[in-house]
Amino acid sequence: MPITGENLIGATARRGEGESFRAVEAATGQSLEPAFASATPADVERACTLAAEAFDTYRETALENRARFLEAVADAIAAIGDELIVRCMAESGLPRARLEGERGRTIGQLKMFAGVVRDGGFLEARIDPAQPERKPLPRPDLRLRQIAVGPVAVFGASNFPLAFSVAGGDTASALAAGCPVVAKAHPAHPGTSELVGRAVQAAVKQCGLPEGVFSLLMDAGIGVGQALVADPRIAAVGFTGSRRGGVALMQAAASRPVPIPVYAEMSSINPVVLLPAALEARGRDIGRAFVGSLTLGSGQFCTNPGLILAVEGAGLDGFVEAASAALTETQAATMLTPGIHKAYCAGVAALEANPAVTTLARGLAGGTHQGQAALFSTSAEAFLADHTLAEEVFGAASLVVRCPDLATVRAVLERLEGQLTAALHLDEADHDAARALLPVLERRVGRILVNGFGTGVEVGHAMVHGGPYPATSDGRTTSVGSLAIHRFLRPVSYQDLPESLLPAALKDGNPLKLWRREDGKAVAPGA
Ligand SMILES: NC(=O)C1=CN([C@@H]2O[C@H](COP(=O)(O)OP(=O)(O)OC[C@H]3O[C@@H](n4cnc5c(N)ncnc54)[C@H](O)[C@@H]3O)[C@@H](O)[C@H]2O)C=CC1
Ligand SMILES: O=C(O)CCC(=O)C(=O)O
Repeated sequence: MPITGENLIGATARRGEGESFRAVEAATGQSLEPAFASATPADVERACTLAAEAFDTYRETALENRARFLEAVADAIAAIGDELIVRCMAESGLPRARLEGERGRTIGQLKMFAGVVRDGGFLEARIDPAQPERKPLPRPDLRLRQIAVGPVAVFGASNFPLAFSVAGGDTASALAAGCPVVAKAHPAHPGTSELVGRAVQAAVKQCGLPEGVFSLLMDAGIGVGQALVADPRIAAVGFTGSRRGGVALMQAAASRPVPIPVYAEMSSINPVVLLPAALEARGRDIGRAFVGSLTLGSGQFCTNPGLILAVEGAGLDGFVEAASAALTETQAATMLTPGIHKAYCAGVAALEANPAVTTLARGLAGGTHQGQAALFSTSAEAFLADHTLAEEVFGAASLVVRCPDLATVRAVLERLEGQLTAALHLDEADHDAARALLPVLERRVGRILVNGFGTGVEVGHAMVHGGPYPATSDGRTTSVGSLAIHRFLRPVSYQDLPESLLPAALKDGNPLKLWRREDGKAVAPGA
């Protein structure tokens, strides 16, 4: 499939007339062909108009047809073949195996949402039958279902150019909910974005859906994203990226005449708590496993373990020794963009220059665009006194905080901002200590895990990839897993509607064969 550098607006491909830009080969900094041209305000207008026109038809597509569409998108992405991987490797610097895995995750995610759509449970159909004889007042017939919120603007993430990008989790969950998507390509991987965008566009056509179900816009800067979020037809936003970018979109959405929700996944340092018995028994093993998680993908995961908390002692010394030894041998790896590499180097330099911080180890030095891993330590006292030590350094850098006792571990956790994950390394003798920390962790994070690290999010029904601000803009939900569909739905009640006007999900006789809640009780289809 040739990459043309065009915007995909509904069924058409149109060359933008805005600022021209090129993808950059992450490893070398060289420009790649072809030139892309940023979308214009008229392109944003057209994409949003088409999305709004498609909305009422698309949101009422039969569940089976919508599920087949999601599967068609998955199949079309698979059918691009190696060209997608090769282009993505060049643009992101990520290795083949990682990107092949990520493509599998992207396809699997779309298929999981196809299953969610077929199941229909997300409609949350509820029926409170009328009680005309009720005294003192009769009860009306009340029926509830969830409907799609409207067209969704999706911002692709730089660090997951497939699974969190044009047809990633935000797009899959929005399409599953019945929302058209206007995607804004990340300028770090426009060619990858176009290839995937053309696959979605082809699936829309193949499934006979209105063309406005999907559009993809290019931009060298931030103007298109700002215009999208401001467009009155856009009803919600999905974003993964920097705290600065996410907060800017939250502010833009909140200052509209009609504010809309922004689901932004932003910064997280993902505390890892090493409890005493586990540290004593296997501190060195944990240290080596930690370095594996820290340096995965050059550390460019929002789930990266950026903070280690433990009580001082021989166990922690063993962890630090083993982790430092493993880190010292870690090859530097190409980072996603020169800008992200520069930001990483600045973050590491700030830690190195901080008098309260000790550099424990550096990985092997690399080329111009490669991130050199780094491990630091500080005292709990210094950490609590300097809020900059709790800021995310996006890349393979982590800070060990030495605590005098478990009460201080708890005090440090209490002071952290919202996080995506927290990991506890524990043995049975640590259970009481862990139990005491759980209420704090539940308040601070979206996912608590034991004897592992948060990198590598499972795509499933019980996953929460979210957390209190600033991990995300809205800690009540998730950007990975089937629960993500609820971000793009809202409930509507139908009171005393005649049967012929009711949506199929709420009709007598349950024609869609849904699980429904009737008079407060869950009722199986056919019961
Ligand atoms: N925690 C995480 O998961 C991630 C954090 N980052 C952090 O973000 C830094 C920059 O990386 P990027 O991927 O470029 O993230 P970014 O947040 O700068 O950009 C992400 C997307 O949002 C758009 N955008 C950014 N600011 C905007 C604004 N004010 N108005 C409208 N659109 C806007 C960009 O054009 C891009 O499409 C990294 O160095 C890292 O610190 C990046 C990726 C993931
Ligand atoms: O760890 C993962 O699999 C996902 C991480 C993520 O969401 C991110 O880095 O943006």
